[in-house]
Amino acid sequence: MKDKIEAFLDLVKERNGHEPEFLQAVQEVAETVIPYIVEHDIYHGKNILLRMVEPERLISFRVCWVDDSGEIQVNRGYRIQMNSAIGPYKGGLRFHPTVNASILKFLAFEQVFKNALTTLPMGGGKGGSDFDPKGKSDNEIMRFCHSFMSELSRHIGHNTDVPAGDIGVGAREIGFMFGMYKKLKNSFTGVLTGKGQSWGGSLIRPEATGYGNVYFAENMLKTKNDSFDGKKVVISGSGNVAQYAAEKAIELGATVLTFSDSGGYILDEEGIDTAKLEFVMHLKNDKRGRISEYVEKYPNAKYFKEERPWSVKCDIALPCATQNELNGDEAKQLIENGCMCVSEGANMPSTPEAIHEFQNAKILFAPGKASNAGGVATSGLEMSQNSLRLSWSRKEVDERLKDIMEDIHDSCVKYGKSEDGSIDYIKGANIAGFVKVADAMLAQGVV
Ligand SMILES: NC(=O)C1=CN([C@@H]2O[C@H](COP(=O)(O)OP(=O)(O)OC[C@H]3O[C@@H](n4cnc5c(N)ncnc54)[C@H](O)[C@@H]3O)[C@@H](O)[C@H]2O)C=CC1
Ligand SMILES: O=C(O)CCC(=O)C(=O)O
Repeated sequence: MKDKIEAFLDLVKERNGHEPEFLQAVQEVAETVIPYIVEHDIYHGKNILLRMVEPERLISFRVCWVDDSGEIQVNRGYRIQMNSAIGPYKGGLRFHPTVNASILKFLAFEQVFKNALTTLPMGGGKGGSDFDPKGKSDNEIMRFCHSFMSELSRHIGHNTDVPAGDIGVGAREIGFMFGMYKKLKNSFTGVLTGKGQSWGGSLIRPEATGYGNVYFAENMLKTKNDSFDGKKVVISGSGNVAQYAAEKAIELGATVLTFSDSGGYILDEEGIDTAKLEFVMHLKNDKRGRISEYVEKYPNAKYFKEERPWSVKCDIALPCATQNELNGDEAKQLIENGCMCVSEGANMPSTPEAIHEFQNAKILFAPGKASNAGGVATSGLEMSQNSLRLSWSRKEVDERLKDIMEDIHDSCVKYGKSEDGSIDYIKGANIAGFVKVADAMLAQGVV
């Protein structure tokens, strides 16, 4: 088996050797899916996984825009259309200076499995730009978004490819991009999700990734007859996913201790309650400030510059910032400190070494492609509402989200339960996602 996996990874490396994040994501899938393929005749001799690691289309384009001082800036834009076997490409846009083809290909690859897990008919894609929104004025953001969409609009459509937000892309950016798409096409369609309430957005979409992550963790805890009530929770990030994971954890009776950003983390031993969370939301979403400002408002809290929060003693850890933000040593420390559950809100936040530690210690561990799927699932619900020209109530969307997270958990259990009763959520998520996409690819032939 090891030989088969290595031979496959060597082939992928030959073509993508300079893309470490993409290779990391492929390796994790190959290690769990290839043994499954070997055991199931219908997938033999079809090179399905080899087809799945090759994007159906990779678009890269120039984005020119004029900054506030009148200077012309040039960025690079991308859209990776990874797999459309089960539906239109679907996945977020990331604006961050680190964006490159490797990062977007890993995200697009993960998205294919994640979207399949949601039970909704969505293929996988991802896109973005190396544009850095930090420190830019609203007008600069608008000019960039308009320029970006003037090219992206040729490649997307409500039945072809439906982007949404990711790091650096929230309601403001979606609005600017939607406005330009509508003008260029002279058509009001659900081409983006994460839209505002009055122009086709879905209730609960802003909350969905963070809430969904907590719902998934709740399902994991239930397998141990446990819950969030009374637990200490450490969260990284302080953006969309982190904020709403915190909101739901607090609602379920947990004490949230930390938030972070790329500058460092804050620790509030007294707990971040809803009033403090409201301050963080205003700080991050409106003022676009740094998390260090939290300690100016709440002086009993501490700020740790250029550090990550994983040394803080907790029961549950929710990494909600970015990829590879939790390494092997930090995983060991979490385990030593008694952490019993890690549920990824971000995409691939744990390094392979960290995952190895969690699996060896047999603590509850959920990979992002399962636990953060609530965001894209609710995007799928936004697409349904757009098609029906209807808006569902907050309660209705939230209930559907809860059901979907439970279904995803069930799929992970179905394909990931070991003989000793423990659940390998990575194996479960990868195989469940693979089976759905692979069956569609088999039915559609070699295209
Ligand atoms: N927004 C969504 O619906 C979904 C987001 N995700 C993933 O969740 C993660 C967070 O995304 P959002 O909250 O949407 O983005 P966001 O832009 O709202 O927030 C990102 C957060 O991560 C922090 N961050 C970025 N780089 C960092 C670094 N190097 N070190 C420490 N902190 C860093 C930022 O300071 C910010 O707090 C990403 O991995 C994203 O791919 C996954 C599923 C859906
Ligand atoms: O809602 C969406 O389409 C995208 C969400 C996303 O980018 C993700 O799941 O990583």
